[in-house]
Amino acid sequence: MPTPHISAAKGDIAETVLLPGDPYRAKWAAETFLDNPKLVNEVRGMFGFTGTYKGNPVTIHGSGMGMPSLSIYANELITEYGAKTLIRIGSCGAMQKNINVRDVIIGMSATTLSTPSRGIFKEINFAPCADYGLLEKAVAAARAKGTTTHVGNIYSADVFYDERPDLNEIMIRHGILGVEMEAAELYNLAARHGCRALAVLTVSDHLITHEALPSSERESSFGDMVEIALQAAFA
Ligand SMILES: O=P(O)(O)O[C@H]1O[C@H](CO)[C@@H](O)[C@H]1O
Ligand SMILES: O=c1cc[nH]c(=O)[nH]1
Repeated sequence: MPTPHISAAKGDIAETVLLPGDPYRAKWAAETFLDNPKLVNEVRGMFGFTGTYKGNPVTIHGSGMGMPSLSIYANELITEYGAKTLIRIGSCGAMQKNINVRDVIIGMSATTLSTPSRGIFKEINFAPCADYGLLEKAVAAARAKGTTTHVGNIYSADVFYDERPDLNEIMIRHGILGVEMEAAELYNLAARHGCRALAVLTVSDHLITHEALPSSERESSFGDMVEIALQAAFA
């Protein structure tokens, strides 16, 4: 401590960590929803802030994009800083017609082609899944807010610019709700280290209708997701 990627002092990271892909979303969420947010990491521009939510210590730290990046931050937060509850707050692309931009998707499980954990799982098709207690509390928080929320299987992809449209078609046909790029490895790491994990996602674009959320509306839509994650963590 500090680690190669996090310069925070021991004790500056809370046991509850929210993980957006975008470090600027970490800054915005901390400044909007936490009391007394303090910058605790900015190595490589990957901001981490720690403050309190209703008196409970919380860190909001960027994960970067993709599972290899998420894996670096989640590993260091868990093994070096003692994080116990990790909730991804991300954007995703919807994969079902009944889902609209601005809706929230909560990932009960995450399908992949591969994850950074493939090296240890080898022939095992491990099923990365969310912590049920967090999932239940997040759904209750979303219902109480009146946020249109979908719960189910999501797709954690390795590429944003996919040269294989047939993969999306198979995911859609098997009821996958949305595509993002980090949740599966977060769930793998939480299982390995005895932590709680969940992915709460806001639909920013639609793979079938090609509708996309204008950037001007993204912050306000993402606010519901942050509040759902915070309420789930401390319910
Ligand atoms: O908005 P974030 O949390 O970064 O999540 C999604 O957006 C990025 C791709 O644009 C990937 O990280 C994907 O998972
Ligand atoms: O990974 C992502 C995130 C948002 N939208 C997508 O289509 N993919």
